[in-house]
Amino acid sequence: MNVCLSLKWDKETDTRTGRRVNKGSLTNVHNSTWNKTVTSHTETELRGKVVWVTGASSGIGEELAYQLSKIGAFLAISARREDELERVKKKCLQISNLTEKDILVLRLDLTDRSSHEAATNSVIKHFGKIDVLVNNGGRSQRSLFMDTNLDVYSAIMELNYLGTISLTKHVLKHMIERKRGKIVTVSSVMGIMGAPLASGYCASKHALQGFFNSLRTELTDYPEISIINICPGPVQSKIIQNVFTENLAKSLENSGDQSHKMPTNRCVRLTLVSTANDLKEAWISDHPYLAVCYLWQYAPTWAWWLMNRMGKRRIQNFKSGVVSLFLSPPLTCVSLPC
Ligand SMILES: NC(=O)c1ccc[n+]([C@@H]2O[C@H](COP(=O)([O-])OP(=O)(O)OC[C@H]3O[C@@H](n4cnc5c(N)ncnc54)[C@H](O)[C@@H]3O)[C@@H](O)[C@H]2O)c1
Repeated sequence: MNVCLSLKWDKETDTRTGRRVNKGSLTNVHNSTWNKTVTSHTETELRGKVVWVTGASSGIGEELAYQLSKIGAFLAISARREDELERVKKKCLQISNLTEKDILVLRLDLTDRSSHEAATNSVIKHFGKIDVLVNNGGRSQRSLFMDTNLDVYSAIMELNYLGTISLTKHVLKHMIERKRGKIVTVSSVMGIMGAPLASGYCASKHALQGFFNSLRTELTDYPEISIINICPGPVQSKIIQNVFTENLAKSLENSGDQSHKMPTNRCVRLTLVSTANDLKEAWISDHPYLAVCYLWQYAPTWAWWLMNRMGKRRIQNFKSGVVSLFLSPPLTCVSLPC
């Protein structure tokens, strides 16, 4: 059973009203040490560390590169498009005190597993070590199971799950030799709950959750190696533009409005604080999505009832060409039990 030992609400000053507000982001900590102060370290603990970020060409990964460079971490940034990574590197150099050699641009296709060992060796050769691997690269899905080609399910698992654990295997070998390191995996709240139109994506994130929760139990002889699962709710990024649909050749026509989602920089900052504090699992989300995570975790019967109601509307919207999140605020206000 998961025990929620510590809940930390972040208060921030709302730039529009000037009031101190609860931003609704909460770190849900599953931790074995009852009296540990869960967020005693700030993200600046990562200064001087060698951090390898996959999927660094856009969204959460790109913002991770910016915040880490400002902190003073040495960076390896990976994705498939080298020109985009060079753009990210250029901006990192502009906003930080890092120099050219402190940021390694390394082209990497997570689905090309045969390249992962050589890529890992390149990072080690350049920096001499890897302190933190951030498994961030991945794609989501928008399609109904019955309309979706099985090739899509295979591709999602190949990228989000097998690609991630393949790279982890090579990096972990190096961390085990050093007896230290952090493996941070950007999972999702979809690794905790289920949702219509995303069955393959949810399956891949559930697979990651199960995998890393199990891997952690195999590493008890290495207390300085941390396995950290980050579960964001909706965050502003290019995730919708890049989603898998019912067949591999088709992309989504309408990526919809993102303004209701958590700003990327906030999600990344909470991810880095979670990393600095070795949190085993962090749920990073605004309400009402966060409340639904709690229902899934602690009152699944209510969660299923709620999801059935909301899922129906989400499927209707999808069929009529509207990209919607599975929770629209008015519905949540009336539906969510307090
Ligand atoms: N944005 C959200 O709402 C949200 C919520 C929960 C979890 N996540 C997770 O966050 C991670 C980052 O997504 P994002 O929201 O920034 O989306 P994004 O589409 O902006 O970024 C995804 C990154 O992954 C890279 N990528 C895709 N396929 C790849 C491949 N084959 N090899 C290497 N890199 C590849 C892309 O190039 C890009 O850099 C993903 O794992 C996603 O599942 C996102």
